[in-house]
Amino acid sequence: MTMLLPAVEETASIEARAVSAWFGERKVLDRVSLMMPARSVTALIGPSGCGKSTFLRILNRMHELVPSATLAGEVRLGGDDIYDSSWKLTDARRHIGMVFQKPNPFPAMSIFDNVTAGLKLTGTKVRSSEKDDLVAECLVKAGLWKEVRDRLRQPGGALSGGQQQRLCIARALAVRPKVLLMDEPCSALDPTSTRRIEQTIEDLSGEVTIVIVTHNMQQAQRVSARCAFFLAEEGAPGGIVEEGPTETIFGAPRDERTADYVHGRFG
Ligand SMILES: Nc1ncnc2c1ncn2[C@@H]1O[C@H](COP(=O)(O)OP(=O)(O)OP(=O)(O)O)[C@@H](O)[C@H]1O
Repeated sequence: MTMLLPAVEETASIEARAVSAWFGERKVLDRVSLMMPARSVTALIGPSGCGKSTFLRILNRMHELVPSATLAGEVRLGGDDIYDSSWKLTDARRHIGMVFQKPNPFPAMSIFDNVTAGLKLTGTKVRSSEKDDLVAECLVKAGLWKEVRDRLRQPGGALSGGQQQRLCIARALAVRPKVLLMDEPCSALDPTSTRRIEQTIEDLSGEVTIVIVTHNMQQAQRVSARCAFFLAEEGAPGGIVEEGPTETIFGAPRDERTADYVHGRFG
């Protein structure tokens, strides 16, 4: 099989610099800065409503799709500001993929076509002769190949929830993103499927930069190298209280609020 996904050196870090966000008049994030290093997993943790999903959506320009939504600050992919006028929305989407809470394959489309679905949307050109290899490679990387290799023409909707989520990961990988954003990717899945996705995340982490929102503290510990703890104090916008190596955030956090949260005392 020809290797078609990006070589390691083509991947990149993603960095938020003083990012603030509003829905209408309401400020929900205040000057959040975070470096998410290349080829590793960063977990965003914190109680409900503190702005983790909003922050994640800002990282691939999805926030601006909400009519009342505005933002300030910079997001840098490698050295490039993805909000610069020279960047098109489709550039951001191609380089920075997203996997959502609920698996969202195209149910009537075949497994094969689901994997290639993003190519056209993002203007990624792949020769027809290379498509078979690309599909196989993405399914291997998403940990789904062995289960579907003999039924690539069957509909995506016929797969189990966990398989559908891995299909969505394969679809996201097909456009060769540098970064993969995951918004609670296991929250709709059973423990076995969750473990399978976690394994996939681990396998991918050496080649794609991953940022994952999770409410599951064990999961954050299992999959991430670094963690950022978000919090919105009452009536105030969300921000990062503390970030650093996952071991430190869980084992020796500096801030009492971080310790309380990771030990399940609130949230
Ligand atoms: N489309 C929207 N319109 C208006 N307000 C919104 C919208 N989306 C989110 N918000 C508000 O922005 C704040 C941050 O929400 P966000 O979903 O980013 O938090 P979160 O930390 O991801 O929460 P959860 O863990 O529950 O998913 C919340 O107060 C929420 O009510």
